[in-house]
Amino acid sequence: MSALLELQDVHTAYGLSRVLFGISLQIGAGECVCLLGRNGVGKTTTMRSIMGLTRPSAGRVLWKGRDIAGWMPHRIARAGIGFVPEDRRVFAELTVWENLDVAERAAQRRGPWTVARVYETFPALRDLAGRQAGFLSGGEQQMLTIGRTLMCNPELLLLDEPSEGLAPLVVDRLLEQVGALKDQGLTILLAEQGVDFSLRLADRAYVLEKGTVRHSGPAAELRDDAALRHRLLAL
Ligand SMILES: Nc1ncnc2c1ncn2[C@@H]1O[C@H](COP(=O)(O)OP(=O)(O)OP(=O)(O)O)[C@@H](O)[C@H]1O
Repeated sequence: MSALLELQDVHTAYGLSRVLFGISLQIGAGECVCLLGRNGVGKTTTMRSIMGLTRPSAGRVLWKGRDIAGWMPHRIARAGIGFVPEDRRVFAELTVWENLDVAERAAQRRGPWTVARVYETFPALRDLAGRQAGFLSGGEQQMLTIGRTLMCNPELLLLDEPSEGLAPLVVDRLLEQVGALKDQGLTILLAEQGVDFSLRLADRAYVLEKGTVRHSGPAAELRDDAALRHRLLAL
């Protein structure tokens, strides 16, 4: 497999507090890969290291073979990586349509995504077009945040805890929608504590433990083997 993204021995710290101790992983074009592991093992920090939001202290982040470690986040976004953070950033005072329109105008990378296409993917957003984003439910805000990120036409989408805090039915719908993005050819890296969500969607999984990769393999293996899941994730 020739990797679209490859992390080679990435170390990252917040000041003196070391969090990642040599993460290596690969994501091929069109794959959906998930990062699993308990609270605080370094899933978000791995994504921040990829996106340039926290600069790795050592190691390489290869995007299409080019080392982007140390690049500024906007340059990484322009290169084709989109990040949907855990805290669902929307402009609360703006309507759904305005949020998407602003993102479309600001997009520094041209491609197929338009407001209309976001509405096709997330029909609920079309119905809510005139609603102020601050009044949306958690699931609707999650769709809007993903939609805003898609406006920059990423080739790789980093999704941090997309199902967190959402009701089961909303999670099921989100799963279908993210699955549809995958079917359209988007490459996805997912960080989740919701193992069920990740394993239904992902092709491959990496299990992190204390800033290292404890296990990597097909998602189906973890899905089908309860004993392995229990051993790695205590579930
Ligand atoms: N800005 C920060 N400054 C200092 N320490 C941080 C910072 N952000 C995260 N950490 C610490 O880094 C460790 C890894 O956090 P990280 O958020 O990457 O884990 P995670 O696996 O994504 O967990 P979660 O699901 O809670 O987000 C934790 O011990 C956390 O307290």
